[in-house]
Amino acid sequence: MRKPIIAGNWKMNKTPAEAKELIEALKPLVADAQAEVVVCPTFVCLSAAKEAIAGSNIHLGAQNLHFEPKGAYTGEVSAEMLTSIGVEYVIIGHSERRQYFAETDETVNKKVKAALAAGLKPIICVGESLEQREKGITKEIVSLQSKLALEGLTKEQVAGVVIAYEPIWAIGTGKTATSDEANETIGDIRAAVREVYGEAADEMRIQYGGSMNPKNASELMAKSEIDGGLIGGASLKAEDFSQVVKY
Ligand SMILES: O=C[C@H](O)COP(=O)(O)O
Repeated sequence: MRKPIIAGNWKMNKTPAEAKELIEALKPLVADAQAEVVVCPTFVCLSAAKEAIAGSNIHLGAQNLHFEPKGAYTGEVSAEMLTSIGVEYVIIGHSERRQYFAETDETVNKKVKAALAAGLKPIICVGESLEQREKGITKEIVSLQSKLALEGLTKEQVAGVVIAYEPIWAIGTGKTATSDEANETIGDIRAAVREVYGEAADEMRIQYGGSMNPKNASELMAKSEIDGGLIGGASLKAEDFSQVVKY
């Protein structure tokens, strides 16, 4: 039985003071949640967020990392820097990073390995563009992205990672994949991972992301393959995010 995981990707929003305020508001609202709850603020908010989640059931994630342990990489943050301040999860290969910051399947794989080596749990994002969906190649795209992201990992490592399936055309647009479409594609991802890693694919959790909100969360979460959500816009308000968490 896979434990559902609902993560809030705050993207480039909130100051440390606002992060603290949001978490303080969220804590009582999600205290009895059945799902694992994760918040992923910007790097500058991580320490304030760590302090604010103390004693609660909220876990902390970052939105990115560099794959090298240290060195001349201006503006970057290593896995060890994240673990040193108590970060547990890290989002890797979000489509915005692939689109605006030239991340590739190769760098995603390097980041996944660096995260695991440091003891971080990766949340790996995959998803097709509208053009790819219209061409009917969604299954091929997400299967390849997933296999390349996980290349070189052990079965045990694969069992512990989280994949977030985010159709790019559904991110921040208010458009969402139907629950059947999301379930089918997540099933395709799991089948592709099973080809290489066997039963580890059935332990690995796969989230849906893309305009998931209090209105559609319960329908999406009722689907057999969907193990959680990666939430953008709706994670910025405590009330909305808590409703998704408690779908
Ligand atoms: O990481 C989260 C996703 O990009 C979804 O964002 P959204 O909920 O604003 O569509």
